[in-house]
Amino acid sequence: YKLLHVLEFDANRRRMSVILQTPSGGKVLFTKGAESAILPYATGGEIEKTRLHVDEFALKGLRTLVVACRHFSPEEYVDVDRCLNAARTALQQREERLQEAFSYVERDLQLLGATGVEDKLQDKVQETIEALRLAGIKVWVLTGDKHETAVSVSLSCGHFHRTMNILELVQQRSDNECAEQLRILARRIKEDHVIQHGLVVDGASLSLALRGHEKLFMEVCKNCSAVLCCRMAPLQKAKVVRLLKTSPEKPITLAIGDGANDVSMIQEAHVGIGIMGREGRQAVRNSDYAIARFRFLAKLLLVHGHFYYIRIATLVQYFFYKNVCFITPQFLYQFFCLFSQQTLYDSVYLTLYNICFTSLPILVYSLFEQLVHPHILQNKPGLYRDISKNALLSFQTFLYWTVLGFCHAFVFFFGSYILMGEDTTLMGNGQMFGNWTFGTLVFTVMVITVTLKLALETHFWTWMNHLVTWGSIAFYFIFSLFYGGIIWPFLHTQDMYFVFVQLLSSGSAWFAIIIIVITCLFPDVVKKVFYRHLQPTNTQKSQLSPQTQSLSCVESLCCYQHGQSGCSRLVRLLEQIIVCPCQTNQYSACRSWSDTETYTNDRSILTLSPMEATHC
Ligand SMILES: Nc1ncnc2c1ncn2[C@@H]1O[C@H](COP(=O)(O)OP(=O)(O)OP(=O)(O)O)[C@@H](O)[C@H]1O
Ligand SMILES: [Mg+2]
Repeated sequence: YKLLHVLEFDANRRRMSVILQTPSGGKVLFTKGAESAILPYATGGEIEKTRLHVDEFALKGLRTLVVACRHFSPEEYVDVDRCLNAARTALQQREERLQEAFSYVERDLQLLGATGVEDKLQDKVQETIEALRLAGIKVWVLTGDKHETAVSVSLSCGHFHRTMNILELVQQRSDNECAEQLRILARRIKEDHVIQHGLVVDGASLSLALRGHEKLFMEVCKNCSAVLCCRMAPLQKAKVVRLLKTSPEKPITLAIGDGANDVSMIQEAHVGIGIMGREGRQAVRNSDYAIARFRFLAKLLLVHGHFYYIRIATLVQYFFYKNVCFITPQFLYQFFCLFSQQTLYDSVYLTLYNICFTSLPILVYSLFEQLVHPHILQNKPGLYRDISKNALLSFQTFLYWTVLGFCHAFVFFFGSYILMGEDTTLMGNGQMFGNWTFGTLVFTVMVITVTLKLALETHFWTWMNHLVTWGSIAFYFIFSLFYGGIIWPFLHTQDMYFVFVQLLSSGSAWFAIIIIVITCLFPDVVKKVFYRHLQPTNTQKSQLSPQTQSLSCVESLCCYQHGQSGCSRLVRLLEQIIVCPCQTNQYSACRSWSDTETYTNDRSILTLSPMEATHC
């Protein structure tokens, strides 16, 4: 057989064809595709019988394809060949002309039969969907599959339950019919509000529903705990995502898929995830995150999502807090000095505050913090609800951090002023405390307070956190002693000369530092203890659970399997690189050897001969 033409598959046409030349010289077209894309064009063959078989296959959850052919006479083939070549070489509107040519060729088909192929679900799909549901995430399944296949797969993957009342909006032909059906469904939901409902919509009915009855459709969907959209074209999938995105509740949408037909919805959703699979790499290439198996979605959201949300939320708000603490005393100072140009802090301190003195603790926090052990997070998906709906970046929490910043700044400024006020500014030797000393005192309590505030927020302490928290405070003291203790030849003016040493040599300054820091942080500690005991969140309750096996900081950053550390991962990676001749095909060759010993790697247990094992 000689291949003459390929009429490529596309998800809108839902079929593909080839034109072949038989050994006897005849020209034949073979077409395979969805039954809805072939049966309407079939003029011969066992059409009704095949339709029944296809439905039967679909009810069993098999993916069905219908196969048909068409024999061309020599004149017909010349016409078809010319038509296809003209469309392929068209300089304008090639896509449309190709579609026209394909429809012209793929007609008057002789039905040959149908196939049913089991498309096995991946591991732990059911558990993952259940976990997402417990986490408060609403799951919609959008598929190109046939209605019956999609329902059967939904039942087997736990998207639909046997106890669910399945509502259908399928095979609607007109606008009115569709609106009427939607109204009936809405009424049924109202009457039966105790049971859970699942909704099945097909692509054609969805188009009708979205044309004029969007609100009614969304109303029905909102009251269903699971929605399944079948026979969807790629653009329709994206449309559904956009519909949800722009609904009044403005939910955050996540689309996950593995095929080229999922690309448009992956791009439309707020978060797009591609699964690396047999269906090519288009989905992965167009996604924000790529994972190898569907089940990793649970870990991605419930564990890494939880970790990074808390880290980022605190990072952002802590930055506001510490800069409010920093700027407010300066304003107060200028206000009380009747808007003089004099600054409260030295320019070097101004520069180094955000760069050196208070930067590392929050950096380490935003890399390593975890409120709950990852295994608990994965086993209790409900904990995700504590951070859902952007709970930690709400206006109230933002207000809390900002007001806290102002309060602390007032305590720094007025506390220093009261404790080091006019009378006490005289030292034992008759020296006066000047403006720079006052500024340095405010700056010192500020650095200590904002660092300790973050320490109070930190739940997961690694040696890195200890190093940067206590190290930052120590670094500030050491730097200030050197900066003010030496006359630096390259500096034109040195306002801070001996200021810090003088400050620290005064007992009352030490007293002021301790009192002000405690005054700032004590109410915060009391509030935390109070809330923790009276109104603990689910996350706080699970922090008390017995599983408190500590993790190293490298593990907290990326991996956390029991008994596995960053080093063991690196060693495994190196092993994989060095032992590259031992690839899978060699392993499988080894499997048949009789005298064997076991070799365990990440994915499988393989048996190898002693010689092969030594070689590996
Ligand atoms: N390579 C192909 N050749 C012919 N027909 C196909 C081919 N791939 C899919 N089809 C038919 O087109 C239909 C729609 O395919 P599409 O890729 O949009 O979705 P799907 O793969 O069935 O489901 P999902 O959206 O879940 O990936 C399929 O149900 C199948 O009947
Ligand atoms: Mg597919």
